[in-house]
Amino acid sequence: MSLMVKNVTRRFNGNTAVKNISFQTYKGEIVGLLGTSGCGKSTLLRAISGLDEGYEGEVSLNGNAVRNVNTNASFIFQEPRLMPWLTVKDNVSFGLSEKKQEKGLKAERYIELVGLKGYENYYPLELSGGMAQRVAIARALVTSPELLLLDEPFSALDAFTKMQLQDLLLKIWSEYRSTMVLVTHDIDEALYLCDRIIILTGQPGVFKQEFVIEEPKPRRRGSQQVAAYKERILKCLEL
Ligand SMILES: Nc1ncnc2c1ncn2[C@@H]1O[C@H](COP(=O)(O)OP(=O)(O)OP(=O)(O)O)[C@@H](O)[C@H]1O
Repeated sequence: MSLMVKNVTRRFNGNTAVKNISFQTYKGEIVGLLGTSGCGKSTLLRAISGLDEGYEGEVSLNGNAVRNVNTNASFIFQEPRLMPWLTVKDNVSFGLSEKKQEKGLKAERYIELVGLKGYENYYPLELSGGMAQRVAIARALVTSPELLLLDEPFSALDAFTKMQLQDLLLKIWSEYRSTMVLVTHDIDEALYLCDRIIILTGQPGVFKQEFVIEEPKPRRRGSQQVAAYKERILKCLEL
């Protein structure tokens, strides 16, 4: 799935949130949108997902314009957004249209993939934050999306759970090679996961610079190479 974002501008009641953003992702790439709070990262992701149609410019997937909810894409948000009255298994299978038995089998497979085998019949309130976010990941993957959109997916989690789920995401990526767009304000996270990092700055958010991270994955957290990229990115963000 290749994604093209061309000259995207989004205004809300006359205020510009993002201005003239263009970038492209290639199949199987993890692209990070990194920037300080309020520079329009989530706004841009919503335009890409088709959830928000009020933008100017173009968004296309494999050459087709996105103008309504994009069924080839799945979203993972900062909070799991599970339905509390449904079990883990029913939350994961909710969006599937197959027959009940087939849906159940598929859900079980993805629940196992995210390390929650045995928790199929638990309810969201019985899970820790990290477990609930694993369910959200399983739910996003169960439809085999070609594009995964992640909006600060791990920022509400403690440091250890965050690292575990980043590793889980990489494991999934190495198996399925889904194209991913990851919104984050965590430079270390972007450097651990992304092939390319696009820096947005300001209000309205504008494109500042793109970094191609040439280190092969999995990367060693805090390695010299990663630290060198971090320094350049911090400089670019003027932090
Ligand atoms: N639905 C909306 N109505 C009005 N203004 C909005 C709306 N959505 C976003 N904005 C504005 O657009 C700007 C960018 O917001 P956005 O949430 O996209 O930034 P962000 O970079 O994702 O921030 P953060 O990292 O803090 O989540 C902000 O000034 C915000 O107030």
